[in-house]
Amino acid sequence: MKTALVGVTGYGGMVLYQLLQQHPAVTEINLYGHSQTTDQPLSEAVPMFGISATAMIHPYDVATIMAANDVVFFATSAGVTSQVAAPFIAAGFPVIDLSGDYRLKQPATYEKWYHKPAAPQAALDAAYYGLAEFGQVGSAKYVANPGCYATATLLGLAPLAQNDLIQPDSIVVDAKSGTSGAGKKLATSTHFSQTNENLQLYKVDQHQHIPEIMQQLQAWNPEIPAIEFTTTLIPVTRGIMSTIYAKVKPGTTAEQLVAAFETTYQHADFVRFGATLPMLKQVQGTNFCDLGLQYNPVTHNVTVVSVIDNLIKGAGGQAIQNLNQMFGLDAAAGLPTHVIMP
Ligand SMILES: NC(=O)C1=CN([C@@H]2O[C@H](COP(=O)(O)OP(=O)(O)OC[C@H]3O[C@@H](n4cnc5c(N)ncnc54)[C@H](OP(=O)(O)O)[C@@H]3O)[C@@H](O)[C@H]2O)C=CC1
Ligand SMILES: CC(=O)N[C@@H](CCC(=O)OP(=O)(O)O)C(=O)O
Repeated sequence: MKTALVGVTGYGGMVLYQLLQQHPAVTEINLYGHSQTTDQPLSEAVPMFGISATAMIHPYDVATIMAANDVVFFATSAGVTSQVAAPFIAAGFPVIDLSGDYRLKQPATYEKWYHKPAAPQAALDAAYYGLAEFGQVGSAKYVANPGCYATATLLGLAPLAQNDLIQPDSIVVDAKSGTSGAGKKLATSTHFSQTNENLQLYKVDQHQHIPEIMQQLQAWNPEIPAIEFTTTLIPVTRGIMSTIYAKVKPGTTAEQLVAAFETTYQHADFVRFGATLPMLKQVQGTNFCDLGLQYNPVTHNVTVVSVIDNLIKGAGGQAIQNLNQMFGLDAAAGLPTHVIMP
């Protein structure tokens, strides 16, 4: 399979490129950058790949991409695909989009939370939201890959929401991310001196993944009216921990909570529910989402902990899961399961 990747110079694109390189069904990876550029060696654009990286980044050109590839991945900043993906959609050419541009079904919601112009309604209607454990791409040609925080949070909430085990208005999510989640651009908040030995809350009640999480939660359980969702930048490079609190419905037992998680994920290759609360280091470098829970019989609250590598399960890894679904490949093909140690 011949694959195109736009945005290899970004953090998400770099990691997706590495995953595509080790995918057994991928025979060719063609890299594309901005439209107004000339060919550039990858080793020059991204020195981390090393001097032996021989690939070139070509100028972005729709016709060239469609002629030379079977599918295109966009690992571009928010606001890019809403402006440039229309020709692929018109041609029915397969697209997997890591950005948030096609995740939300209502244009006004996108514009409110992303502060950018939305893609056309018809294109949003046709896009498939690819939360890999809860559906199949099927015949869809445009996959909106879920956001990193949304992935960790939705996988942690799914068994509770789908089985109606919690008070719908009681969900509080305390989500924490490493700095690679913010992308490679420089910002005061991600400067080493600001991040190191520090914790910073940001976008409180303003985070763009709130409507994404709500859209999916309400599809599972229309009774859920809203969630409290906070995000904290933590001094690690990779990883998201989403700690979820909710009050259980009267009569719900710890055994029922555990059974809901075990049943929901019994056939999932990349979601592991365990007896202990998970930590970041058990998923860094892998496509796993690890989950654990604790029920407090005094307060009747359940605490769920969900951890992922934001650049793999939260981005390129889930994009590969969607590629595998789209092309009828083995669900686990090309996906890493070995953690970075120590
Ligand atoms: N980082 C993460 O953990 C996650 C990121 N995402 C999403 O994935 C996308 C990429 O994120 P991330 O890699 O972190 O971001 P970065 O800022 O690190 O990278 C953005 C990439 O997009 C490229 N780009 C920007 N504008 C254009 C354009 N007009 N044409 C071609 N290329 C363009 C940049 O090129 P250049 O180098 O030339 O500027 C760069 O390669 C974003 O939409 C993000 O929201 C989703 C889940 C997790
Ligand atoms: C640590 C950090 O800043 N993370 C980013 C991740 C969001 C992201 O990638 O969001 P979209 O894909 O929806 O654009 C943030 O919180 O905005």
